[in-house]
Amino acid sequence: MTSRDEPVISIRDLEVHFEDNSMTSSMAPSWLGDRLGLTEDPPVRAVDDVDLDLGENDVLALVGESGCGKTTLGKTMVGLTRPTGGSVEYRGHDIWEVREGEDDDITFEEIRRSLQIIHQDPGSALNPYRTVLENLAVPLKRWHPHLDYAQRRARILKMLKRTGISPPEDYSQRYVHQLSGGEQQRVALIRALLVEPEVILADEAVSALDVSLRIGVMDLFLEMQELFDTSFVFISHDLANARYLAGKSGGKIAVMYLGEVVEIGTADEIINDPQHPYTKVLQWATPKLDPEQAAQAMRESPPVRKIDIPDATNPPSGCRFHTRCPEAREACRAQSPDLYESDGEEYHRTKCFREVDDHEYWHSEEVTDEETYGGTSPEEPPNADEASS
Ligand SMILES: Nc1ncnc2c1ncn2[C@@H]1O[C@H](COP(=O)(O)OP(=O)(O)OP(=O)(O)O)[C@@H](O)[C@H]1O
Repeated sequence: MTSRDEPVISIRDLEVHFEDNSMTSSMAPSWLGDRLGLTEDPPVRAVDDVDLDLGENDVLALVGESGCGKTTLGKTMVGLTRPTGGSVEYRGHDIWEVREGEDDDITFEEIRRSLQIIHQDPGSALNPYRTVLENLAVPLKRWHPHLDYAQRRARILKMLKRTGISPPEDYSQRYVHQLSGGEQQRVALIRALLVEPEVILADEAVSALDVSLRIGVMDLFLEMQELFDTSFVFISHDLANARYLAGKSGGKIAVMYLGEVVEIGTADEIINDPQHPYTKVLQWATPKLDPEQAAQAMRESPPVRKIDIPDATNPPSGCRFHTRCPEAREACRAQSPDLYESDGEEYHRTKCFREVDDHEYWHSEEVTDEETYGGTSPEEPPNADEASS
């Protein structure tokens, strides 16, 4: 269920850039780098210009190609990665101000407890030398120190049973490596839920699972989401998973491209009425279950001008998708679009000039492949500022 209450997490003008030292060291010796002004490598612009709210009981699926910034955005939302610009608030408190002691109405520990993460590899959160019971006792000991051994065990067995791990007594004594991938993911989910968080970030949590197991684990996540009133942020490169998760829960899908959210809306809006040309590419690339549709998709060429994704250290000017977009015009090279509301749709927003009926886009020239190169337009050479400084 999507709630309209005050957001649990609120993100404004978010920017996360990483210093990237790989280029200077690998491409030029330092003295040459100095002479050429290359010592300062351009940062990787992992996330730029993102505004998002996550409410209570909300489900948000972040989707996009590998490297588009999903994990960075997710980790920044739960206070694990520090933004280089903009703000991330938990219930009105700037997470990093709290961490730095500039806001003592709440502790950073409380925030970290409320915002949990489940990784693609569930084993990474579990100690292989401990049994399931011992692993799951760790968060209980930390956050509920008053519980004795019997009470902890009873809670853990109850959760194992609830999540379909049966017989729980038997499983509680197994070591992590004795569990299947699906069982490990269930244990990782229990570990996160035992902390009683408000938000769980599940980063590609079902990607490594066999396709036949995925639906079961996704259903379990949604069941637990409802049972515990927890908000979920699901990260997936697969639009089909995002559709399933957001569609079943009444949540939203945010489509990311080169560090930006380019379209956001309900599952129905994104799947049945995609507006951004990039969302249409993702949809084209999503395997079709219907054989007729699958055969049709195979006959169609991808709705992009170029397959290659630009470098995140040097994203294209204007709309970042313009170098690949079949609808690109001159206006797209010069200006960056806002996230415009789609007519008559509740949540739907699209970062594309085509949403604005009277935008100058409609009167500007089409962009052709000869006019674009690399990640930058010819009029604006890459990193002109850095090169001249
Ligand atoms: N700690 C880091 N230092 C430097 N660059 C980073 C760091 N973390 C991520 N990046 C870069 O930031 C960009 C976004 O990465 P991110 O992992 O957030 O994308 P993603 O969409 O989650 O990709 P994937 O699905 O492959 O995990 C990539 O270019 C990545 O190489």
